[in-house]
Amino acid sequence: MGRCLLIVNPTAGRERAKYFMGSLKLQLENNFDTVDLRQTGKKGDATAWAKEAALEGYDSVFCMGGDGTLNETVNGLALGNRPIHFGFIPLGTVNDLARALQIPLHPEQAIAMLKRAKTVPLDIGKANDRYFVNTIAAGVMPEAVGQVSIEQKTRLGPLAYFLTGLKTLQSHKSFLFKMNINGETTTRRSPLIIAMLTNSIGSFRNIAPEARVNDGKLWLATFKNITPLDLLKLAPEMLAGTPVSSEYMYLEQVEHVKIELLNTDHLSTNMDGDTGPDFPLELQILPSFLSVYVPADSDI
Ligand SMILES: Nc1ncnc2c1ncn2[C@@H]1O[C@H](COP(=O)(O)OP(=O)(O)OP(=O)(O)O)[C@@H](O)[C@H]1O
Repeated sequence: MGRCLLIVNPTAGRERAKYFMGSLKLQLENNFDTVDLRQTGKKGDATAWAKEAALEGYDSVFCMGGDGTLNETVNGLALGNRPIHFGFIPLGTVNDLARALQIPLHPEQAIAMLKRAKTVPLDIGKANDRYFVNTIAAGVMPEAVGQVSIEQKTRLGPLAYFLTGLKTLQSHKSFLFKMNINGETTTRRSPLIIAMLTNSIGSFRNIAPEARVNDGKLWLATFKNITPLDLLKLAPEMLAGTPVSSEYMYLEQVEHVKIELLNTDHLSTNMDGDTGPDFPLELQILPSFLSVYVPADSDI
């Protein structure tokens, strides 16, 4: 019971929130004494409101929206830094965190799940002074993925990211990264680095299949240069769900990593689907920082 704040982004997921907002509020009213519904009007609202709710002693904060809304809400909860429960109803294109948490991807089913839900601890990541729930990536793929059109997203869903991403890996472009991983320094040339908290990235589970949402680790994948021939082998394997072999990437479990860019002035990052902080990056894991609602029968 107690107080619950429900943050809804009315523009997310092609403005689908309006169809589900009413039934979500009704469901939450069964679970809490009061439910305050607020609809975001701009970037930053979800962060400010989630932080306020944490500081004001709300029991739970829920959000409904895509990855941007989810990331903003979690940033607010992290800034509030008080014990609070968190829940979300996915409306985005890929919804990696929902996949990793076994939350139904259809909003109606995700709402129904709240009749019988439990809370489990959830790790979050910190990248410089911001927080993320799923991934932060830098290199050829984030740049190309940023250019996937809304039309492609709608038509192909996660496959649009996958195809765009794979194509970029054979572009021969690479970057020189100096990394300090758990206290040890190494320099690597790579087209793409991805730090992950869960095993789902762009809906695929081939990169860090063993990652768990509360294993207390960041999984750092540093890709090696990939030839067109490698790609012919890799693409069907990825579609079939085969884990990416160490032939193509280094995969390390880290708690803390500093990454500097040595051979170019600027490379943007992508964090949970939006533009992330600039280099140098300092990444760290905040183990079990949040308590998140998942289906009662999930094995998390
Ligand atoms: N009323 C609003 N009008 C315009 N933009 C908004 C509004 N409220 C929030 N936003 C911004 O909309 C952006 C996109 O939202 P979100 O990522 O949740 O949806 P999406 O783009 O449909 O989902 P996905 O990226 O997962 O496919 C967020 O960065 C958020 O700050």
